[in-house]
Amino acid sequence: MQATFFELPIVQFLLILLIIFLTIGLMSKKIRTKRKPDNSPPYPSPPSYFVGHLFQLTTNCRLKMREWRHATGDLYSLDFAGRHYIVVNGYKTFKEVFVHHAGSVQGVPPSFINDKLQEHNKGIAESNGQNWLEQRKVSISILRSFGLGTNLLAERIQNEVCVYLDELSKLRGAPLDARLLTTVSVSNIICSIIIGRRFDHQDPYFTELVSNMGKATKYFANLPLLTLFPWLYHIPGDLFNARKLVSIFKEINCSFSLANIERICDDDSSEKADNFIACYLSKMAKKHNEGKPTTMDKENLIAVIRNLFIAGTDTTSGNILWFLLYMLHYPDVQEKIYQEIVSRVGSERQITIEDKPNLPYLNAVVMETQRHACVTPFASPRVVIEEFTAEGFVFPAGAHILPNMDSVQHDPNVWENPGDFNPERFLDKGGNLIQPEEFIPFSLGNRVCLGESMAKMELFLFFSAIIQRFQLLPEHENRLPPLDEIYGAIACPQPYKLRFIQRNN
Ligand code: HEM
Repeated sequence: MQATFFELPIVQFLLILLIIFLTIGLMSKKIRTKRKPDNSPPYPSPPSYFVGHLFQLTTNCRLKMREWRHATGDLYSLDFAGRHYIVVNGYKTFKEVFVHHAGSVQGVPPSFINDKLQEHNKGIAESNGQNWLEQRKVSISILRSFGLGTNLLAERIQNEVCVYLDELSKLRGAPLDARLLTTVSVSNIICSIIIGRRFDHQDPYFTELVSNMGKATKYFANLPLLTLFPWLYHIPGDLFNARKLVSIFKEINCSFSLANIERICDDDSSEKADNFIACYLSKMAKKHNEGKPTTMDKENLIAVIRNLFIAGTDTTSGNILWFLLYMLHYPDVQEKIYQEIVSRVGSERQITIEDKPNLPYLNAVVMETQRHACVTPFASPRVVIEEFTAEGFVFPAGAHILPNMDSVQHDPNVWENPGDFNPERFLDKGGNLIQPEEFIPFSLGNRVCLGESMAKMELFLFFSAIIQRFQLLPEHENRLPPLDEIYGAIACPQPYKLRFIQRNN
């Protein structure tokens, strides 16, 4: 039997690919010379034939982009296979583009995933226009009714923190890679709001779902490439993890979102209303009954649940994992946090959200962890809806924008020695917390993170409770795990183990 194109052995396949690239490349001289308008931001280096700057981006995107910004300025253009991207760097330029021109850049481009899920303009993070506006507004209003930004939510988080600490205590100081435990805990918080229930740390269904989600955020690194070349999906051996990525998203849609929507629809009990899904369904029914125009429907609900579940998990747990790692590297910082807790709260009673203003050093560590780790090196890519000019450059309609968060969090013009982990940068001489306006880990503008207040509570309550109860030590004395990251949609530390030693033993 003859092999089809997609069944060829990998070497042959790659050779054919190379020939196709070269042929198109030679034919595309014209495309190369006229890829972006002259008055839009300059290229940092000449784009290569056909692929543009695609292969000039090394595996460490952050470093390459820092280099390009240094050489070119806060706004530069890139060409990815003929598609024009503008990279936005630095706080001042972020504000100019995402606040002053918010309306022109609030669109997000459709991605390869939406195509494969056959989900067009659904949910929050991947939708546009009236659909995005309504889904975002409804979601925020429901989350508020569950205490977003209030003590009600803090109590929910605290309960989960207690379970987390008890699980850590059970280890009796044995080394642990805390990734799964942390991610399940954080995920349980948003999960308890969305579906009205939490899962046990040993639950096989939930632990698998959460680990798969972690894999998806890693595979996400290939999303821009897959969106440019959707046919990579068919490459034998799933070289770009495209099929795995799609199947994880389908699994979340099906076994989590849809299954829980159906369960809640069938549930007649009084507990029914105590979750996000039930509130959404009731608001949706009300709109339909009143004959009001609405984008609220089941497909949107499925996508919204996925957005909240994914966006609300690895971002927060990634920050906690970085915090644990920094505490191993900077034991003096760890000790200082502990001493502050002992003197202002004590070591017996549980720390609550009301203690937040009395623990400035801990707050500074939370902020420095977010700044230094910068778990979202890029905010959501945008597409220019309407042409505008910023900082003397034209942003043509249809151009794509990459908001480079790393350039803000690690800007040497704002932060002294940005590569150093130094919580004191967020304290004044009197030890009071300061809030530099350039500190924007949740981005800014119309699409600013909608879970900001929830995430801030989570980070404060997890960090404080961990240090109050445990001393953190590396797995091996005198051998620290590296501060290297796994690059993906969320930058998490490489796997490492540490020991949680119960204090006051
Ligand atoms: C430390 C934790 C978190 C960080 C660092 C973070 C960061 C971000 C960033 C940078 C964006 C992109 C904003 C933009 O494109 O301008 C974003 C969007 C988003 N975040 Fe978060 N986030 C965190 C936690 C959460 C939580 C807990 C939730 C859920 C309750 C959440 C839900 C969302 C959603 C739904 C969006 C899309 C907003 C839109 O497109 O309108 N995030 N987040």
